[in-house]
Amino acid sequence: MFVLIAAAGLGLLTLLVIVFAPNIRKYAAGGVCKSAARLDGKTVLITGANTGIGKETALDLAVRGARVIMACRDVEKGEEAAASIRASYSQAQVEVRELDLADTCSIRAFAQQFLREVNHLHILINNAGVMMCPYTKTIDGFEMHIGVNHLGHFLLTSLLIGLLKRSAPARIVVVSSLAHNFGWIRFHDLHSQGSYNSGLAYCQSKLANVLFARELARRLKGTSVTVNSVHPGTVNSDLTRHSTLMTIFFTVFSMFLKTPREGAQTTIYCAVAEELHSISGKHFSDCTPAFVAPQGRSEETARRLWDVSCELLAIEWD
Ligand SMILES: NC(=O)C1=CN([C@@H]2O[C@H](COP(=O)(O)OP(=O)(O)OC[C@H]3O[C@@H](n4cnc5c(N)ncnc54)[C@H](OP(=O)(O)O)[C@@H]3O)[C@@H](O)[C@H]2O)C=CC1
Ligand SMILES: CC1=C(/C=C/C(C)=C/C=C/C(C)=C/C=O)C(C)(C)CCC1
Repeated sequence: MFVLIAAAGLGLLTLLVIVFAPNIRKYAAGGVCKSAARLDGKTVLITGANTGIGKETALDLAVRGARVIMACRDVEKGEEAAASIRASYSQAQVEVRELDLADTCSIRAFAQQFLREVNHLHILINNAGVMMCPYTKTIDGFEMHIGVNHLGHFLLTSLLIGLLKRSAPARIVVVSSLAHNFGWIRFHDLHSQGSYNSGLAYCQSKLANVLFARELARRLKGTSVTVNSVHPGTVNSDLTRHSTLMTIFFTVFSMFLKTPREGAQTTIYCAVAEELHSISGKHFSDCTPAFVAPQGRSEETARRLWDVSCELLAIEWD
């Protein structure tokens, strides 16, 4: 009897999903960037642009006329992505440069060459990220999530901030996540040496993204360089590659998830929307202002994280 009821319930649910498929898709797609802003003559740098949200962001901004520099750790993958962008839009000005955010030497070498060869930077998009990888350390000994998602981007931004200021008005977009809500900055064990949970390590790094954007915005007041963080939505991308369970879940429920193109909308919105020209230090989702968890609003935590980041990277940045 129970099996019959369960089967009938499942059948009904499947039928409802099929009938309401277009509505479900429309809801899942979320907000769209409606700005028609052009970026002719502007230079954009996007990290992790060879796939997922980063690649779609690169395509959109290239279509708007920008010169888009795709910073990728695997140049071959980057060139393939650039070729597919050129195939979609023949006039796309896209270039690939090597950047491994898990290696401060690579970040420094990238920035050095960038500053030598590129005269302006109007939009920096800190998009690259790793999620739920097994316990690994970056070349410099940082836990991979905090190392790549936060510290790598922190160093990169510090090295390019002068150029951004000279190119102002300029914008920085930090791709964070709703996952920041479940994160805490564990100052006593930032690199999870005591205990490691890959999900919590990801959440910590995404909280660090929110805190970095807020603290940087505070420090950039009056410079015409703005910085905002975004949650792109739940996006069917390669991000789940380290978790079989998540990959299966994302495949089964793909209809309820955003495509990378849909997931890129809030990043694009923060990068181009005219009405955001002076908005800084805010968090966005679905192209609208979004809730920030209390731990993401703590000025004290933000300042402390800033100092700790400078110390770990052996840099001075005030
Ligand atoms: N997908 C989702 O549901 C959500 C995503 N986000 C955030 O969106 C951002 C983009 O993710 P998404 O497009 O989904 O994921 P993908 O896995 O598709 O893309 C991640 C990108 O980051 C790059 N990357 C990873 N490690 C490094 C490194 N050490 N140096 C340089 N680049 C690196 C990857 O390069 P490679 O291909 O070579 O590995 C890839 O280009 C991330 O910051 C993620 O945290 C936030 C919330 C939800
Ligand atoms: C619960 C639930 C879902 C799962 C959401 C998940 C698993 C979100 C993961 C978010 C990530 C990976 C954020 C990264 O920063 C679906 C499939 C949307 C639809 C049905 C209800």
